[in-house]
Amino acid sequence: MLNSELPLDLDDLMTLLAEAYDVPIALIGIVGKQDEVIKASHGTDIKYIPRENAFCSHVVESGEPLLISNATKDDRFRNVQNVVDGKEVIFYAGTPIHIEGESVGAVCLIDSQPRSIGEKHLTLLKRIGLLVSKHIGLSREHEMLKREHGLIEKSPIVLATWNFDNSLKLAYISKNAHTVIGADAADLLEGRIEFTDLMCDESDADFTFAMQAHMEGVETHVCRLKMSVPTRTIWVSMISTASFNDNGSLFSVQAFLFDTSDQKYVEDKLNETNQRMRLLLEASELGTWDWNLKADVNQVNRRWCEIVGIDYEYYDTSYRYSRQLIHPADLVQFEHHLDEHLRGKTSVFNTTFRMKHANGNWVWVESYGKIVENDAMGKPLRVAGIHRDITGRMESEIHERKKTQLLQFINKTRASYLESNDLTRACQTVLPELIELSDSQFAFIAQMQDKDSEPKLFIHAISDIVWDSASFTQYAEYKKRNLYFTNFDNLFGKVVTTGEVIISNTPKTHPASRGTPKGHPRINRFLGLPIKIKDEVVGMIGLANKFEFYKASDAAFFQPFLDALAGLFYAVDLETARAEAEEKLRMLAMTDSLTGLLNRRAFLDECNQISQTHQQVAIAIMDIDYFKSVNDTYGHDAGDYALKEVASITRSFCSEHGVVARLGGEEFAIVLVNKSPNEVNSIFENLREAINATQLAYKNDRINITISTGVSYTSDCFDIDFSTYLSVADQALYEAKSSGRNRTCWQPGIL
Ligand SMILES: Nc1nc2c(ncn2[C@@H]2O[C@H](COP(=O)(O)OP(=O)(O)OP(=O)(O)O)[C@@H](O)[C@H]2O)c(=O)[nH]1
Repeated sequence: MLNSELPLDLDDLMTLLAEAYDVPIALIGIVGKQDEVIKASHGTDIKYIPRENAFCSHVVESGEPLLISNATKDDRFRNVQNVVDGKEVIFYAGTPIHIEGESVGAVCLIDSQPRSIGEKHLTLLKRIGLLVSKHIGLSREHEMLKREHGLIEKSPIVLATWNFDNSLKLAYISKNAHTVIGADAADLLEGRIEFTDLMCDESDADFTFAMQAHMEGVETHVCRLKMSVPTRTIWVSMISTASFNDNGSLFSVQAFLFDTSDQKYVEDKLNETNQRMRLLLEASELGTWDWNLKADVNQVNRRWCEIVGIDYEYYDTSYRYSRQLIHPADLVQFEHHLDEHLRGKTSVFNTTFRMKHANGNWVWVESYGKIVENDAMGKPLRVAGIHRDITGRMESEIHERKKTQLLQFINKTRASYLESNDLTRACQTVLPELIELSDSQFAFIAQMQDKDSEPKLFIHAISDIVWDSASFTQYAEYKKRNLYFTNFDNLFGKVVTTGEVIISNTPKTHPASRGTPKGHPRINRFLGLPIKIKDEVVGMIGLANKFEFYKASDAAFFQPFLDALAGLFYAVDLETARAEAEEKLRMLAMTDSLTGLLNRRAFLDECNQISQTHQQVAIAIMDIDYFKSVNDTYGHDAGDYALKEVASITRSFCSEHGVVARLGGEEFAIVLVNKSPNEVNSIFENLREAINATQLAYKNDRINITISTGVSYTSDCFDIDFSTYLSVADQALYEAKSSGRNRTCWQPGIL
């Protein structure tokens, strides 16, 4: 710039200098690499001097004034060919020009005659050199400022300066104010328009605040001002910097102002869109999440927090925090889906899972997300998505599914019972499914028994919980179908004593809780369900350790199963009672009511069955001797008593070897199997002697009786006609009677 473009306009000064020093030439030269450029001159029109010929270059190189009175006599310059305007330079007096501390040229006086110059004049020349240096410096600065201002005036940025003197007064504003903020710079500077008049009301305070801040010592301030230009309203960004006096007081404020209406419009639109988006998200009840993997910051919106009942202000943004809210049973699946998406295997992340609500319940959440930012290597940096609370939908779906499962379960229980006719087995078969269906860990199904005497719960089915030898023994009893609970002063006891559903999600604090025996697995939650027929408790189901809380709705859900069990209990009781009655009738029909022995019909049935086998068989008829006289002497009741006693003694001798029956009156029939004739004979003889030896005590009477027996025999009873053998035995009995009684007579040819 110094070399070429900077006009110095100092020719007049050079004329003045030439006249004052009475020399023909005075000039200012700036020394470049190749040439010296003459920037101002008197007495010459030359514009360039090659550097090697320029004395000024010596001034520049030394940075000191140079005085050559007669070059032809000066050893340093004698041989220097230096000519200006065709005349040889004989006299030269030059002083350096310094710009920013650097010597760049010289102010010099030239003559083609030898001359001398006094010290005083040389000092004056030096001072002139200093003034020229200063002038050039200022000109240069001025030129630069002019260029800058020129640039600014063509730019969309307005430059304004306010000077402070008690108050801030606009001292400068670039001319482009007209095009940028719609006000003429001259009008503003001359006070016809106040700068603040351009401001819309809502920005007045912002502008005042900015200026106030500078007055209070703030160096830089940025604000955005709404301004009215003749045709429209614009948004102007203002960056202002303050300069201060040495004492710290404000000197001036300079500001750049530029129209950022377009940017503001885009921002407003974006905000509007964001706002609309936010409203939409709020209306759609969607939670949003935006997870920065690298920083491990998961930003969520208020709705996200609401879904899990967390206070938005206290939300922890780490992934670990969100992860710990996920239901353990759903976590594996959740992380699998996330991993698949992060590894690029799926285009979106979409899954459903349960999250723990602050109130302790679980909420079903559908999460839909996508990678929104990758690093240069393609590794995911951010994943963002939405959460939707689908608890209502999931619960009704699960409820429906469980209802169907429950119906199948009830049918299975019934079918299992009908198939095996064994209620305990049916209960044991369905117990694992009951545990699964109720999301529990342990369960038992029990039925009340001995309702009239000591109540106790018979355990049809129970989870296998064994932790010590006592519980091992108890479980072994259960396996033998012999396990009963008799102590009802506890949680499950409350179910059978009150007939009410007992829900306890913190069992130790329940008033009925008596804790669990030492070593028993922890019972966290308990649900006791009574099985009732009308209002009578006939059994119960105990469930324990559901992962979630047991609720009244669980009890309601299982009611159909409880009713089904009640029906089965009832059916089993009915069936047992019917079978018992039938057995009683059968026994009645088969037995002689006085003695309890088989009656004639039952005896013949037994004989028929025996005749289906190959065995040795003795058939005997036994009769009490002179029984009529017992009746006649001691009374009919005494006779009855005698009959019972004889029956009892006979049973004790013969039952284990065969069949004893009363055929009628005082006549008995006996069949002994698999005995030889001698063995049979000894049994009957022993019996006879025993009765003979017995004195029956009836009231005050002592009664002696004897018996007679007739015996028939066959070594193979298969397919025999028993009545024939009875007739033969009867003949033998006749023999015994007629030969004196109190004896045993045999079919001829056997013994
Ligand atoms: N107390 C009682 N007597 C019965 C019962 N059934 C039959 N009798 C009696 O048994 C007696 C049978 O007597 P008899 O058939 O004359 O024979 P007996 O007196 O035993 O004489 P022998 O058989 O010849 O030794 C009759 O008096 C019947 O009334 C009964 O159930 N209870």
